[in-house]
Amino acid sequence: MIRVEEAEALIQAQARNYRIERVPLDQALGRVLAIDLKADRDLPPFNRVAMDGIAIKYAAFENGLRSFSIDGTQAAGDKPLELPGTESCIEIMTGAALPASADTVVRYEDLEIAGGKATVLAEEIVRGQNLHVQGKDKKEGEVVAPANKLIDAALVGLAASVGATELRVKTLPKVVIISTGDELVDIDQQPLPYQIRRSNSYTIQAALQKYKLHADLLHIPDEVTAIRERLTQCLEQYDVIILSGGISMGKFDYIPQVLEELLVKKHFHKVQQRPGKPFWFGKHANGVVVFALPGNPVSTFMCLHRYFVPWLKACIGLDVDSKVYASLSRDFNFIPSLQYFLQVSISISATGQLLATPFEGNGSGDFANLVEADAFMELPLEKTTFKAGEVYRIWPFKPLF
Ligand SMILES: Nc1nc2c(c(=O)[nH]1)N[C@H]1C(S)=C(S)[C@@H](COP(=O)(O)OP(=O)(O)OC[C@H]3O[C@@H](n4cnc5c(N)ncnc54)[C@H](O)[C@@H]3O)O[C@H]1N2
Ligand code: MOO
Ligand SMILES: [Mg+2]
Repeated sequence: MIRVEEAEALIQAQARNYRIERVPLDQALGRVLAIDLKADRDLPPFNRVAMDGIAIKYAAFENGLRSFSIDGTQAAGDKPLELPGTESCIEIMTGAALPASADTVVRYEDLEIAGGKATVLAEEIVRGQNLHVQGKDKKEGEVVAPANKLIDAALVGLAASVGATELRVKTLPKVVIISTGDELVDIDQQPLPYQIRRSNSYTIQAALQKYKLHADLLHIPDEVTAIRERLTQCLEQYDVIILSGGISMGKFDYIPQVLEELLVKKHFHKVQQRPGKPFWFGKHANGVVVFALPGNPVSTFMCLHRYFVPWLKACIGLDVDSKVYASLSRDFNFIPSLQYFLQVSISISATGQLLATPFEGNGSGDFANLVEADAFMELPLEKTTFKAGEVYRIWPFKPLF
């Protein structure tokens, strides 16, 4: 049995870039940017007027002029209207491009308009006020969003503003989720009294959708021939195979032997952890990686979040170093010498700390408990008593805020 950290290192060593693909902007949300996105123009592209009012030459005000003749009106999107003289002003709207002959905007609230004249009422005005200066945010050609950024709405907006109608994103690996076990029926079936529905596949498929990864589902009965045939096909058609079940000590747990027969090289089998001890991981010479997760639903769920998701993030370059910690809200004991992944519910204390309250459930078959819990807290196998206030790493499986 290997340690959690060793299993993690062996898996992360198999992270690789899959490819880059172009997606239309309206399908890019949730994907990972593959190359830097650059400004096609200065941002803002001109001296953008930030308040509705009048545009003047500051020097006239500085020389004591307070009443300016109004010589035109410029809306946002109009070609700039130059001032005919230093005693002139134009009415100008927010979002308009400031004419070169003006350098200051006085908003309507600080003016009086009468008889074709605008009189400045404000005691003090500042040269260049109420302007968003050209290029202040980003210069043309500057990176506005770096590669490996998760594409969110803000980034979509920025891409739209620089005219990127499509984005180059990291290609996601092609994944198949395989369930095995003759006790399992599909979710639209009415199970016999001694059967269950194969929920793990749907849990895994749903968890991967967060990363815009749409995995296929496949069920294989507990027969060596069927397992061998279907796994052979999957090794040809997919980049990644995620199995759930059939890898422990049972007489019908054929998966490890068939994987090895099909030349999927075992990197490890069994990890010093609970849940998830019988976890198997390997890779075929053709590059296909195989995550054979233990069948107990909480084991599958934990191994998916502790091992598969970090591997996927490493493949697509997504926040690979991000770690989240929380402090235990009460004492907890776990005797066996195994790394324990305690289910916890997370709250935020008045001092802004993440508090983890144990929410154990009835063991790794109790997937109902996962509906209430928010994360797994990783408790080191070196200790058996864990005190309130102690801080440990957590593996959230729900948004925390
Ligand atoms: N003698 C031993 N028995 C077991 C050991 C052991 O070390 N010695 N390990 C236990 C642990 S820990 C786990 S975890 C399970 C894992 O076993 P498998 O990976 O072989 O999983 P299965 O036996 O196929 O199923 C376990 C359990 O999970 C249910 N299951 C399986 N697939 C699904 C699915 N797709 N959806 C919902 N539920 C599923 C299955 O019905 C079983 O109840 O082994 C222990 N045994
Ligand atoms: O590995 Mo287990 O403890 O049933 O999930
Ligand atoms: Mg089994």
